[in-house]
Amino acid sequence: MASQQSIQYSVVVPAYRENGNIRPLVTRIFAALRRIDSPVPAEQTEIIIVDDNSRDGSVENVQSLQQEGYNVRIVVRTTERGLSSAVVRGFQESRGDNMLCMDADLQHPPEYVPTMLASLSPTHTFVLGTRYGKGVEMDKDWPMYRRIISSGARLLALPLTTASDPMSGFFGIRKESFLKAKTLNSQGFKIALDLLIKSHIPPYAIAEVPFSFGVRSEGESKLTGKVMIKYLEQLAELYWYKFSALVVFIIFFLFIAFFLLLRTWFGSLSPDAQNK
Ligand SMILES: Nc1nc2c(ncn2[C@@H]2O[C@H](COP(=O)(O)OP(=O)(O)O[C@H]3O[C@H](CO)[C@@H](O)[C@H](O)[C@@H]3O)[C@@H](O)[C@H]2O)c(=O)[nH]1
Ligand SMILES: [Mg+2]
Repeated sequence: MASQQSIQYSVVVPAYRENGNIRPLVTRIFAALRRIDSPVPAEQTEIIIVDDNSRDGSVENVQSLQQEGYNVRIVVRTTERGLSSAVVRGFQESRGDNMLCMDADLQHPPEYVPTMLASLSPTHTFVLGTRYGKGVEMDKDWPMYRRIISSGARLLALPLTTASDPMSGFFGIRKESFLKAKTLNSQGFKIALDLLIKSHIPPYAIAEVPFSFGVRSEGESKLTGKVMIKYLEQLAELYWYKFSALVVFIIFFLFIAFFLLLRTWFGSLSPDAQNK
């Protein structure tokens, strides 16, 4: 196993009841990193799975992968739940300066991990896997209702960021940028959107990597109506975070304009003004 000192890259995987996916995920990520043309060395990479007490054999599965030499560990949370907060916890545990987040269910293809990690640099502090790039497509088996929800969610986020697919859930960030974000909203599923805004990532610092979105083969999606409502709450908070200064400025401007208008009007009605 690599010396922990040399770890430059961390792959964080939020997981809830994903035991069936953990082995293919870990072995496929490391197979991609061990390819001769991988831009990122496997020895400098760790995988951190953040599991919310699934008790489905995930811990034992990770232990046997460790015995086989894979640099993977599992953090089991017992008092917290949720995708976004699991990602934040994984980033806090990361040893690498270059951190990537991906789903456990293989909808984010592990073969893209080396390219995604290598896209991070001091100038490109955020990398986003996008399903709307050239030459890529959603798996045709992804249900229509999910496509509609995803497009609606993307549309609502348009005023907040120039990124083409802040909903993809496949993204990376440099540690120094992650540490800039204060008061992250760790509710719901869309932590990438929060980080893009609260880490103040400028458009030119976002690298985009088109990828083809797969379908889940093992286990079930955890997207519920409650998660969608949390997304709307998150959007409201982000709109306020991003645009409140502008709103205050406009109110102030209108107030001054109104005051000047009143002064001119009353000035023209005063006896002094009328005697002239
Ligand atoms: N630790 C933890 N992990 C969770 C939780 N809920 C979900 N996860 C993990 O988060 C990942 C994504 O969850 P899915 O249940 O597969 O979500 P999805 O509906 O497929 O949504 C995904 O695809 C969207 C793109 O359309 C993404 O936008 C979204 O972020 C997510 O990745 C999976 O690895 C899942 O195990 C939780 O409460 N706790
Ligand atoms: Mg999924």
